[in-house]
Amino acid sequence: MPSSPPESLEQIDHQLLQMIQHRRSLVKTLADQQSLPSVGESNARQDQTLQSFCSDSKQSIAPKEIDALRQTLRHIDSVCRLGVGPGAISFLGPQYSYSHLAAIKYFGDAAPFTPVATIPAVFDAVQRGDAVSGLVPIENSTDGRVVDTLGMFARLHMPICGEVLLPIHHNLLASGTREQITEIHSKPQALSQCRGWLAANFPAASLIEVGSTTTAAESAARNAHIAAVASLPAGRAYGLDVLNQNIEDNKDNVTRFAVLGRDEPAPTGKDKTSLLFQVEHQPGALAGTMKIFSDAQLNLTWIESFPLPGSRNEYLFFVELTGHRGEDRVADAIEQLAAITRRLEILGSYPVAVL
Ligand SMILES: O=C(O)C(=O)C[C@]1(C(=O)O)C=C[C@@H](O)C=C1
Repeated sequence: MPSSPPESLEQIDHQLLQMIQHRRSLVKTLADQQSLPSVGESNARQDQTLQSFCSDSKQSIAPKEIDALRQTLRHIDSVCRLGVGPGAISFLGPQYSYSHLAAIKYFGDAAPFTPVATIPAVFDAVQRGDAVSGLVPIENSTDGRVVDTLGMFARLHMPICGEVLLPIHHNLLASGTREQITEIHSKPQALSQCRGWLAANFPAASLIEVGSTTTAAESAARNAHIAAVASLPAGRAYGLDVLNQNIEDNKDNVTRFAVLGRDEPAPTGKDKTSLLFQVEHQPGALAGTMKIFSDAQLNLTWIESFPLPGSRNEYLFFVELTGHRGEDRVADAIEQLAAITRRLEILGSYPVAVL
């Protein structure tokens, strides 16, 4: 801390810049020594620092301000990592898709983002090593699971090293007037999250499914008859008018994203573990797996069945539970699960996201 109080905003900015340069040098040194924490670990430490800063603070800090401070720390970390890592981060683009906004929330604005056109392409980029991390939507509070994502986890082994929770507020964006609109474009999940509002307000418009909400915004910018359901930053980027804001049917509309990558963070005390398994095709097989979790007192936060690609009447189960696989009770349960399942993949353990 400075010894005497600064006299001007310029002086404070100067000090902030000096501190950032200082932090950059330390990040570089840690990277050279191969001891730089992963982004997931760094995020968990920043959250702990922020929490103790807020509880030590004499003034009360509003939740919105805490969010802004958290994003400032993420951004500074991404600036400090420029040139030292992480490598490319893949997500469903173009820019200003909700996936991009979730990636900024986790990795900070200055991270080296590389948008791709589909969710399978995000998996491919990480699998091939073109990207070190990827970010994919996995479930939504209104619309449920994201089928493309679960289908890819079913097809190839892909580790999860983090998660992001993003409140989703959809907007109707257009380059023409309300009266000109004959088609409304968006990703199927986004259309589904606004189904009631669209039916009540644009009953005659055709709903057209496209690859992402930003792809819809691009089309709306080219054609006055097309409106897009997309984010406000996407609307700004394509110079669209905001015809209506917050058109999602459920005002608590939240999408959970999985961070793909091999940098599994160490236990933080507030972690979850994602598993995928297939049980034997016999009575009581699924109940047997549930008994293991119940006996170990493990709390399940998500369970989803998904058809096994290429077979009929066979299902994979996605399960998330609280705890890290580095903890004995989780490790023991996984060991017992391995003994009674036909296929078991531990997708990863990582800190529980804050909204
Ligand atoms: O199209 C986008 O903008 C995305 O990032 C994808 C996606 C999704 O498929 O769930 C992400 C969040 C919202 O739920 C709507 C769309």
